[in-house]
Amino acid sequence: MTEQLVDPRAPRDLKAFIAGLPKAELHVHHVGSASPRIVSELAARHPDSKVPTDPEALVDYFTFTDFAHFIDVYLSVVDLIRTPEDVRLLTYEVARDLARQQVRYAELTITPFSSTRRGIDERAFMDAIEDARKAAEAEFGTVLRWCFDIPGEAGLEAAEETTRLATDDRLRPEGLVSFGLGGPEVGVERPQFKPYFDRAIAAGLHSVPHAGETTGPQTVWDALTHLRAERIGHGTSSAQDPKLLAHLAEHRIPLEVCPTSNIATRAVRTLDEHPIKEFVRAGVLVTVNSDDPPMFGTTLENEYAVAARLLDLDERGVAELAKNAVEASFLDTAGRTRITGEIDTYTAQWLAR
Ligand SMILES: O=C(O)c1cccc(C(=O)CC[C@H]2O[C@@H](n3cnc4c(=O)[nH]cnc43)[C@H](O)[C@@H]2O)c1
Ligand SMILES: [Zn+2]
Repeated sequence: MTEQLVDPRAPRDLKAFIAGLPKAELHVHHVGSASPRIVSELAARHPDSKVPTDPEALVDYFTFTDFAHFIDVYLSVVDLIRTPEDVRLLTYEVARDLARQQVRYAELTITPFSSTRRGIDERAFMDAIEDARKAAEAEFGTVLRWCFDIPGEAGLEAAEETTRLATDDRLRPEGLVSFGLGGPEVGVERPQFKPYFDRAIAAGLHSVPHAGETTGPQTVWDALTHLRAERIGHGTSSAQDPKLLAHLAEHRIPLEVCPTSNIATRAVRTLDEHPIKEFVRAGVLVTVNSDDPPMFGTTLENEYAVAARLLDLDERGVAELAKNAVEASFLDTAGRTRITGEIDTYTAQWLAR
């Protein structure tokens, strides 16, 4: 019997459709997904931190003047994660929040360097994320996979450490599928990371660097050429280069678009100026993602609602966006078929009510 996925009493509007739609999330950061409840719980445990313990005060704390300010605040939250149990709790709660939004599959970007350099034992770190991943899949049905990213601004020492953690067979977690590069882009040239991406790719990992979030289209070209990017994190400035858009479309390199993030970090001035429409018009495979949802006051559901407004989409259009994320994911064929089938069934049932 086909599972009844649509609640027949749900109001017939797009928000309710999005809420129940099975989804995949491809660009969401581990620490950046900590809910206000978890952040305040951790802040209360560590009173030496400047992070507020009152969840309401976090709204102000999470208001950013620019990208550099965002990274400062981000690292203050990283400082709250001090034990393997903190890592496990955070990971498990992030999975719970994703499951509540009908996220069936998520690739979570984790920065192991930030934890190991703060003294968390590397073996205990891997065990904590894997334990949470398995529990989340068993209890919520949400499949989690990892992207380990280099915090580029921390330099080649961070690149070496991240590559070691991602490729050492004794450490590398089962859920690891990809290798990334995050943090500020200004002054952090992509080509210097080529040897590290080469090693990660040789070890079977997919390449998914951030590029073109806070710098121009040349950074995206560099990510494609030097880091052999298979997807681009953000890629916002690609809109400034028609040849680049054509290249992304022709080679079916997806963009991981995170509209609210780009406003919150002031990378883009207003949502109406966001280039997502230009990406779609150029034929680029667009996926919609939440990046650091509580820090940006958003959710994946809200990002779909924003994208639907900017792209003027109805239910079928939103379902196509959800299917783009499945297509762009590193799930195996059986997993993709299963989630795509769920999206189709849900949409057909919704439209037939
Ligand atoms: O951990 C450290 O000690 C450290 C030292 C120097 C620099 C850094 C970083 O730059 C960490 C950046 C951190 O930010 C994460 N992140 C979250 N959201 C985004 C985004 O929208 N764009 C780029 N990076 C983002 C990223 O995963 C890194 O963990 C750290
Ligand atoms: Zn990101």
